[in-house]
Amino acid sequence: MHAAEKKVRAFVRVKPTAHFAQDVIKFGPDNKSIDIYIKKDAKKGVVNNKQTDWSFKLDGVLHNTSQELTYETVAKKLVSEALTGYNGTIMCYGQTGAGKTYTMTGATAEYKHRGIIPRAVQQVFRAIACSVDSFITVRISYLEIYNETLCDLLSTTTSNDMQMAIVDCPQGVYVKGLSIHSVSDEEDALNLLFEGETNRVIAEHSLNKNSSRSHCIFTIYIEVRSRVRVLSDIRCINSKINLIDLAGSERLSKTRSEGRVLKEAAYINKSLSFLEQIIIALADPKREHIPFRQSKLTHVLKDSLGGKCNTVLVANICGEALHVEETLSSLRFATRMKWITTEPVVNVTYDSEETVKTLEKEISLLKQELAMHDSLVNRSLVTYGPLTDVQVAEIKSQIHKYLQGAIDEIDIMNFRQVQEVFKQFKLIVRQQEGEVETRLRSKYILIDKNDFATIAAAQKVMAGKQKNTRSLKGLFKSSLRTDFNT
Ligand SMILES: Nc1ncnc2c1ncn2[C@@H]1O[C@H](COP(=O)(O)OP(=O)(O)OP(=O)(O)O)[C@@H](O)[C@H]1O
Repeated sequence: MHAAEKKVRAFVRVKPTAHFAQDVIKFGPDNKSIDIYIKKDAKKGVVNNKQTDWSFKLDGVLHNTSQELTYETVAKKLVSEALTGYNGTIMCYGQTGAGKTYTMTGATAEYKHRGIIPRAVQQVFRAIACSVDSFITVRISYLEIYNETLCDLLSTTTSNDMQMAIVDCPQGVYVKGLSIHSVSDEEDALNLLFEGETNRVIAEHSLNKNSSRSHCIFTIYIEVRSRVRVLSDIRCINSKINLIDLAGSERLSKTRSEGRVLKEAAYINKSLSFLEQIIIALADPKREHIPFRQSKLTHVLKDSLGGKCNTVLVANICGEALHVEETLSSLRFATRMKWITTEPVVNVTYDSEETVKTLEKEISLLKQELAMHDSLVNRSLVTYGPLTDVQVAEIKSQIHKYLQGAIDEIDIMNFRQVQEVFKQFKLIVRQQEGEVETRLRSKYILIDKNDFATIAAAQKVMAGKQKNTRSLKGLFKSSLRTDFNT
């Protein structure tokens, strides 16, 4: 596996029950494997080919695990990596009543029962309190997807006129029209979580919908602006943590539903089966096209599933024999998630607008400091703006006089003049080089000393010429001798 590649991590969390099916569900000693045994169906006779045993290996089994340990195991690392620029997604999957909301949001009765969302918010703000070399800003959004309709749980407008839409852009996917709220501390963020939950319940009554039949995505957006500059640019890290409470995954046949409930179940089944298709496609390295747009849920999660993001799945199961089919289906889903390979990347940008502003401020300060230095040494006539054409012409003339020996020094008042002097020298040197080359070319054929083929050819010609000269000389000598003899 490539060094930066990671696998999606998948955990199973078992809801505590007094009727735990210990003959059916067995946990391995490594705390990572889980086996399911189903007794053979006696009605189907002696020949019964139905599989009865299954083994699953995940990243951890959370059985009788506190909320705190669940957070440490599932979320802590992902949240701390989000603070360094990696997007993260934690998703709870499972049948209705299996403990998804308990895991994600928690119970309000006791502080220690708070779930992943409030603990993640706390971790982020604790990190902000400890950070000395960066400004961190946090924003929150809370989206609900109910029957393929997007709903802003933190909307500040009373009417739902604002059409929401999922938009793909080079930076990733975002929901147009979804309100995103700045929060300055943990309390602010938790108030928004509470507000979202309340709006969900209100909508449940007023719009006659069942809130546990919707998918909910609580997103924490983190922006970290470094106070330390990298090559004069302001380093800016943007990441988001998606905390997703999926709708219950039970089968339609089991719900024996009709009317509104049937419609809800059909939408959920459709979106969860699309989610499963996406996961299978993502796990296949040969697949070129991943059909994210098939449902609102998969589209909105396009940049949060696999790909460049840290992804963790919690499969919530009920430990009772009655729910074993749902438990099996959740464990299969979790195993598939584990097949996906991701390559998380840091979302870093360099804020050029902010950089320009900071540099302008610095230039202005330096100018003021320079003016102060000049006034201290009575150099009030010195200017620091760009040189005028007349000033450039003056420098040029001084250099020519200097080269001819007419003057011994060139007047220098400021740094721009020094630069102009060097520039003029360079131009003169280039001009002279050109003239020398033209003169040489008019007399000689210039050959590149590394062009061995041309050199060899020229040497051959030269050797031929020398030979001719020698034979001419010989002829000349013999003719002289002849002349002399005659
Ligand atoms: N690990 C757990 N420890 C204690 N209580 C739990 C645990 N998991 C779930 N519960 C309790 O079980 C009940 C159902 O849980 P929860 O509402 O979280 O299920 P869910 O999967 O979110 O259901 P839905 O799909 O309807 O939203 C709640 O009263 C919750 O407090």
